[in-house]
Amino acid sequence: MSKQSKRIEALVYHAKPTPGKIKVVPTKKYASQRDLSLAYSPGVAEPCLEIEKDVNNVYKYTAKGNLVAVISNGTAVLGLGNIGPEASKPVMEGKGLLFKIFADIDVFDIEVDTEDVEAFIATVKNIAPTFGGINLEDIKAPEAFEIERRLKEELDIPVMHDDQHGTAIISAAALINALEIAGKKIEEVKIVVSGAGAAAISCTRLYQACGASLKNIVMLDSKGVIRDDRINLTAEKAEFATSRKIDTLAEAMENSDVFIGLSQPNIVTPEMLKSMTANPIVFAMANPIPEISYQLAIDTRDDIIMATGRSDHPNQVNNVLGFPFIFRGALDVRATKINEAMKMAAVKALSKLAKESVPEQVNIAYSETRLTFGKDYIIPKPFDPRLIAEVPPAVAKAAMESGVAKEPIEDWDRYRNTLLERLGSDNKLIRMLLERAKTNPKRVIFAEADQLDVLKAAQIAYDEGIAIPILLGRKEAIIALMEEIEFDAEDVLIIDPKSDDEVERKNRYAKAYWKKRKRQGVTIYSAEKKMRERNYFAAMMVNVGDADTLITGYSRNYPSVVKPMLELIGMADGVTRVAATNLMMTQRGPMFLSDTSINIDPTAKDLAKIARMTSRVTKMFGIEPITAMISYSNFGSSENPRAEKVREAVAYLHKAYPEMVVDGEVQTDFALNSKMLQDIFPFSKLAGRKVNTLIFPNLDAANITYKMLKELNKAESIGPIMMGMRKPVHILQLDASVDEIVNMTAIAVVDVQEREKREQRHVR
Ligand SMILES: NC(=O)C1=CN([C@@H]2O[C@H](COP(=O)(O)OP(=O)(O)OC[C@H]3O[C@@H](n4cnc5c(N)ncnc54)[C@H](OP(=O)(O)O)[C@@H]3O)[C@@H](O)[C@H]2O)C=CC1
Ligand SMILES: CC(=O)C(=O)O
Ligand SMILES: [Mg+2]
Repeated sequence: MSKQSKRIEALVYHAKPTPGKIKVVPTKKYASQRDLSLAYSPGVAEPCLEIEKDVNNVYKYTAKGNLVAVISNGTAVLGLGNIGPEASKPVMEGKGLLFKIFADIDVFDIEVDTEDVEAFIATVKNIAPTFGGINLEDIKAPEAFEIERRLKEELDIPVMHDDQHGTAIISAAALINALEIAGKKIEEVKIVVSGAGAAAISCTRLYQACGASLKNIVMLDSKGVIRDDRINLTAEKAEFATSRKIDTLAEAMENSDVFIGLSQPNIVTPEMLKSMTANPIVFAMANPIPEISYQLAIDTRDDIIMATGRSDHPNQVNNVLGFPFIFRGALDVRATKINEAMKMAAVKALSKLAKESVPEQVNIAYSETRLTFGKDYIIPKPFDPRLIAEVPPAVAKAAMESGVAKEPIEDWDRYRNTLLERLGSDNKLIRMLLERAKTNPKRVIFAEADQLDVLKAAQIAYDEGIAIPILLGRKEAIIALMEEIEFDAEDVLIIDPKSDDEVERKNRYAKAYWKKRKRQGVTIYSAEKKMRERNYFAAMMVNVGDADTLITGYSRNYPSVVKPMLELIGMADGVTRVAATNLMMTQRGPMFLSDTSINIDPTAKDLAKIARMTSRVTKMFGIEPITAMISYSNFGSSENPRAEKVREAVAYLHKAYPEMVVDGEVQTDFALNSKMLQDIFPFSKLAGRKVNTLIFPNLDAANITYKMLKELNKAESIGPIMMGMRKPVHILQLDASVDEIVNMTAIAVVDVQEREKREQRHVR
């Protein structure tokens, strides 16, 4: 993607469909007049009076306890400098989004129009009653130090300037681990710190707390090395002034072991890196452009341990790994501060986690085959689901031990479980799927590439490296649309099945088709004619191995596309029924619903097969299937043949696949409410389990439910995912959105990858 298209993509992302990245969502019922009289006047007076009596009740009756203010005055926004409060808002909203998706913390972002320290402090103090915590952000030094010090002193809720301490915690954890890999001692290494602002000063102080020696540190600001003979140094800079008679970064870097960059882009040169000792550690953390680019650094030295603040390279040392989890721990024990003990606990938890074996889910999410502690993996990845279970408890425990926790935690196992449950609602799975596709992209035919949305999806798949698109359709229309959306990809194959240019291919495919169906009334002439039709052409292209998979169905109804696919591609060996599942991103986490698209009234045996096939897809996403066979009846409560059919399917599955966690027939509310199920049907295999797969008794029920969830709950959906075909073929819903098509493309690619894996296992 060109720089210009990236710029446009970022702007459109922020502008559409609604401007901005976060919004407020009610957490209480508001449907009836009764609800409203509770939510507002007169009911609301009751909690007001309770809080008036005892101010701690504000945590009981309002959202304060889970609400953090992300506050900035826009004076040091990323590495963009003093761009003002309004211009900082996208970053603050971004932090809000990260707080929510990583730690389920709600955020109001607040941009304050003042550079005056006293006015800023007064503003924050005046609004503090609203919040459970205050995250100060992108405020320049030295003002940031005074602002944070005073607010910490004067408020009784946790206050943290993230650029200082978030960055310090993460980079200290990474530094400890990098030193271990380099075989060096923190007490002995020579450290160069470029930058003497909020982030740099705090990081360096924390490294000292971890053992680094002041005499081994050289710090630089915009004027060069901070020497003890420089006049007018701020107190914070003076703390790190060196007696060495050097002035430049190049001089400072000579024979140093560690470079810490929290300053400006592109100020470190290859020569400087070459002058460092063996196994140099370089954390170029300026955002978005580091002090030296990752590629240049690793091209310059083989032995470097390199990190940046960015997510597109190994070793992302960025405070995103810290603030959500640190605040989570602090809020959960109602800490009055985030103190040194809590920071150190977070450092230790992060550094320890990087050394533990990485769950497969994380490898998949980051396109890695096997992440292991080493030069390219010195710190956990932000999407590691273990972070929420490890860091907040460590922080909370330290808060309790250091006497700043107002609400100590008693049951740690229960606390860990609630933390894990908080992760249910984000779309990590989709990200994981896309990342997994990228590890080994496949040739995907977009059979309706002359449709704008399909082409846009193909462009994203191409740009992101998810797939190698093959564009089918009217060539001129495709080329015109490609120009319109700036899809420049000379290496992408465009094929028009109707055009005479494709005679060779068409003849080849027609012959293959005719060979297969010559005893079913197909003549070579009719086969050739059929190949002018894009779905036939695409299917044959996959059949003969000229493409790996195909995506179609955007502009035609589902059955009319399924039919030719079944005729041309057919079912996999041993399969007697194809079916489709939909993955829905619901508020309680991902749910697989089957069969949403194909079998109108499946038999008991069909249902069992659908459950088996769905289990395989569930596993493809790294999720262990826990399957409920849905009915209007619960475990024999109805004698009707419709309930009996589901019972029979369950009996068959229990007998044939005793290892499967599946049960029923069961009503949806029991299936989805593990406590209810446990209380009333404790004998069930599902009792106390979190069901993630629902098999419906017929197409009406499944299709209605999935569409209802999609429309009413705005649950994102992936699918329908075709199951049971001989070759991977995926059919879109009529009018699927661009995102849905991209997701489907990733599914198609992962489907091919999975089949290849199975084949390899088979050969071995
Ligand atoms: N990866 C991460 O998680 C994080 C990265 N950062 C990055 O760190 C950088 C600084 O942020 P922050 O501390 O909040 O901002 P500040 O404005 O507080 O500090 C910036 C510092 O950089 C110094 N500086 C400017 N130019 C140079 C130069 N050529 N050589 C050396 N130092 C220079 C400034 O010097 P002077 O004092 O003379 O003005 C100042 O000390 C930004 O790029 C930001 O994106 C920040 C927080 C987290
Ligand atoms: C990551 C961050 O907070 C910064 O670059 O400012
Ligand atoms: Mg910042």
